[in-house]
Amino acid sequence: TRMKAGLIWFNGHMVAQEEAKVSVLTHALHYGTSVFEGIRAYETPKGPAVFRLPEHVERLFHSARVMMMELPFTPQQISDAIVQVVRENGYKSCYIRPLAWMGAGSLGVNPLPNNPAEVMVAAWEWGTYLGEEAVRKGARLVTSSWARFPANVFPGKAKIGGNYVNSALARIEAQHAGADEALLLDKEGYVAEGSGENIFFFKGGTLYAIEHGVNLMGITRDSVITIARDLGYEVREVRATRDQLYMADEVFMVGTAAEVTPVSYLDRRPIGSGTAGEHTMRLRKAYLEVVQGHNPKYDEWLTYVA
Ligand SMILES: Cc1[nH+]cc(COP(=O)(O)O)c(CN[C@@H](CCC(=O)O)C(=O)O)c1O
Repeated sequence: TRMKAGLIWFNGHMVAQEEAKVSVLTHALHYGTSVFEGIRAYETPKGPAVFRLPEHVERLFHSARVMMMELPFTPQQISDAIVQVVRENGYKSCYIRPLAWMGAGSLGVNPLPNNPAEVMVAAWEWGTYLGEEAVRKGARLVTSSWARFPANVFPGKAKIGGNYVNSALARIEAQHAGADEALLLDKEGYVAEGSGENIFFFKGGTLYAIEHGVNLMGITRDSVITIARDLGYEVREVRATRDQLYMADEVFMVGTAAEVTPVSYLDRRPIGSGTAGEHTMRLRKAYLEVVQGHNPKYDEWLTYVA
């Protein structure tokens, strides 16, 4: 099934998906030397709105800095491109993928002669990341045999294409184990994150967020901590072990694509009663109300497209 991305912003111009092509000699295709973002726009009573656009654009430029990649556009131009892609495709809600990559200048491993990078922004309608079933009944996770890379191996605070081979391997392994998603530990065996999500757990009424460690500093994680505190939950940022998750009352994972997804099983052990947790589903509902513009308290997180 071909993806339907419609019109794509490609190095400054809107082009049809079929025309948005690169050479097979593109450096990033060979070496993973790209940076990207995952952003969502949601339908709201005042039209489509991009969620926490400035934070995502800032992280894109930070990722590029880590990769020594000079983006030939300003943050404002990238922000405008993101809004334009949503508007010109007429999406009510969609998933937005800005990508910058080292082009086809030369194929030595050192990408620097390839600067400046090329940039595109595509968007497509994407439903529930792990499927409705995983939300309703809770996702089933397995701990991956692939550890999350240490910070001196790959820069996990940047969204760099090559980093996601680690996530892809973990995801493939989880699928073959009949699970919905993989949990990755860090090299010392502490809980790191999912292949594309940050992890939370409830224990005794307190909400625990896994501290940043080697993980991506998730924007959804930040949003959920703020919303949870506003709902009156005590939230602590901790280092946790796999068996603490086994003993948790509830576990869930968050990300732009995953939103707030409950976890009902980890390594074939039920979490709590083995169903989607009650506080988790309350947080999921609150999060979706925020992103869909039903909670005016968080209006500054929304960038309206119309
Ligand atoms: C490794 C990782 N950890 C945490 C997160 C959550 O970050 P944030 O989106 O800022 O809350 C993501 C986003 N994963 C993106 C890519 C998913 C994909 O399949 O690609 C996403 O959720 O858009 C990660 O890739």
